[in-house]
Formats: sequence, C-alpha cells, structure tokens
Amino acid sequence: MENGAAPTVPAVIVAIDGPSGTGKSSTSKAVAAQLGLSYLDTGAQYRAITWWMVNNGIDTDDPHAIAAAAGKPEILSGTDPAGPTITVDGADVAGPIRTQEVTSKVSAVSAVPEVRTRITELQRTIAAAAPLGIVVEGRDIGTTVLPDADLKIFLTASAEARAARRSGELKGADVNVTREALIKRDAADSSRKTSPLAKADDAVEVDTTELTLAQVIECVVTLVEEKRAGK
Ligand SMILES: Nc1ncnc2c1ncn2[C@@H]1O[C@H](COP(=O)(O)OP(=O)(O)OP(=O)(O)O)[C@@H](O)[C@H]1O
Ligand SMILES: Nc1ccn([C@@H]2O[C@H](COP(=O)(O)O)[C@@H](O)[C@H]2O)c(=O)n1
Repeated sequence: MENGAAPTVPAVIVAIDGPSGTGKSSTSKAVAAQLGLSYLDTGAQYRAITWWMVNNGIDTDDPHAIAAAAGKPEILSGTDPAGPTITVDGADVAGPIRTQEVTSKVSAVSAVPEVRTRITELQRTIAAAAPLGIVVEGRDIGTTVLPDADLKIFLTASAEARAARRSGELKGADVNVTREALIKRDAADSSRKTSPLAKADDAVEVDTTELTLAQVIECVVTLVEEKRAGK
C-alpha cells in the first residue's frame, strides 16, 4: 500500500442456524478458527440462563416466574473459537449446561419473550464488538438477532443422521430415544411464538446428511470467501 498501512478487510458477520445436531457448533467453530473470526454459541447462553433458573429454584414450567427472573443472572460468553467460554455470575458453567436436566428444560425457558429480549441484546453487543467479524450460531440469528448478517446459512440433516451423530457423542445412548428427544426439542423451538427456529428467506440451505464435517466446513468457508470477494 502507498502509505504503508496494512490492508483492511471489513468485518464479516456470518449467521448459522438450524435444528439440533445438524453440525452448527462444530462447523461454526472451525470456520471461525480458519478465517480468524470470533465465534458465539447462542445455545450455550440459553442453556446458561436455564441452568441459573434451575439452580435458583425457579419453576421452569411457569413463564411468569421465568420472566420475572430473566434479568438477574450475569451471563458472559468468551468468543475465541479455540476455547469458547460461558460463565454465569462469574462461575464457569460449560459442563453443567450440558446435563440432561438443562437440555430437557431449555426450550421452555428460551420461549419466554423476556428471556429472548435479554439474550438477544447480549448477542448483538458481542457481534458488534468482534474486531474482524464473527460466526454466530443458533436458531433465530438470521431471522431476528442479526437480520443484516453478510451471510446466512441454514444447516439441515435427516433426524436419523442427527440422532446417530448425537448418540455417538453421548456414548451408549439409545439412538431411537435420542431421535425422539431431538424431534421433540425442534418441534418446541419451531412452534414458539417469539423468534422461532426458522430459515431466513435469504439463507443458503446446506443439507449435511450425506456430507462429512470437513465437507460442510469447506462449503461454508467457500461461501464466506465468495461473499468477501463480492461474488
Ligand atoms: N457432517 C457431519 N458428519 C458427521 N458428524 C457430524 C457432522 N457435523 C457434525 N457432526 C457431529 O455431530 C454432533 C453434533 O454436532 P454439533 O454439536 O456441531 O451440532 P449442533 O447443530 O450444534 O447441535 P445442537 O444444536 O444440539 O447444539 C457432533 O458430535 C459432531 O462432531
Ligand atoms: N438462537 C437460539 C439458540 C438456542 N436456543 C435454545 O437453546 C436450546 C439449546 O441450544 P443448543 O444449540 O445448545 O442445542 C435450543 O433447543 C433452543 O431452545 C434458542 O432458542 N435460540
């Protein structure tokens, strides 16, 4: 460059949505790491607030009780794709938010509008602060949280493929039980009134059923690079 300044690349915002077990986290982390971007797992934030509700004796079947408490916990997300973190009131909850109890209650908690308003604000603040850009994954990122994202991807996969992947991860879990649990959670997330799981009209849909994780990552990296090149 004539003035010796380093070339600047504008920050890029990538939204990755889709049902459970389609590969959003694995893909988003790898794409962000490869492209030097930040990474945000929004499901972890909804799990963290659910964990706090359970730990503080809030009835997760009572939307009014959840709404009244939604502003209380302080949730912080670390956005390094090589080591994402999540804390609630200063405590590391990366492990506790993955329990069966939290997984079975998170859809009810995340359906409460006051919870969504609170978490959506956090997500927008984090995305705006990412110096080179960010890959944000969840259920409503392209539709609601970041409707002006530079690139929106909607990952899908058959229920059978998703259940096989998940039960491989949860060693020994029955594949049929896992499949039914995934279907139930997706139905709850898709049918809630506020900001349901949905594909944005301008999202690129990628069916990962027959693709390896490496192929999905390559596909998304190519889409980001094409976007950056203005294609
Ligand atoms: N294309 C793929 N082929 C095979 N396994 C995959 C593929 N994509 C992801 N996986 C595996 O499937 C499991 C679920 O992936 P991941 O956690 O990334 O999904 P997710 O969409 O983020 O799920 P959730 O929404 O429930 O958090 C992981 O064990 C991951 O390694
Ligand atoms: N943008 C989002 C992200 C997640 N949720 C809710 O959190 C649950 C857990 O998500 P995982 O990705 O960790 O499985 C999910 O089932 C949703 O209920 C959401 O509402 N919006």
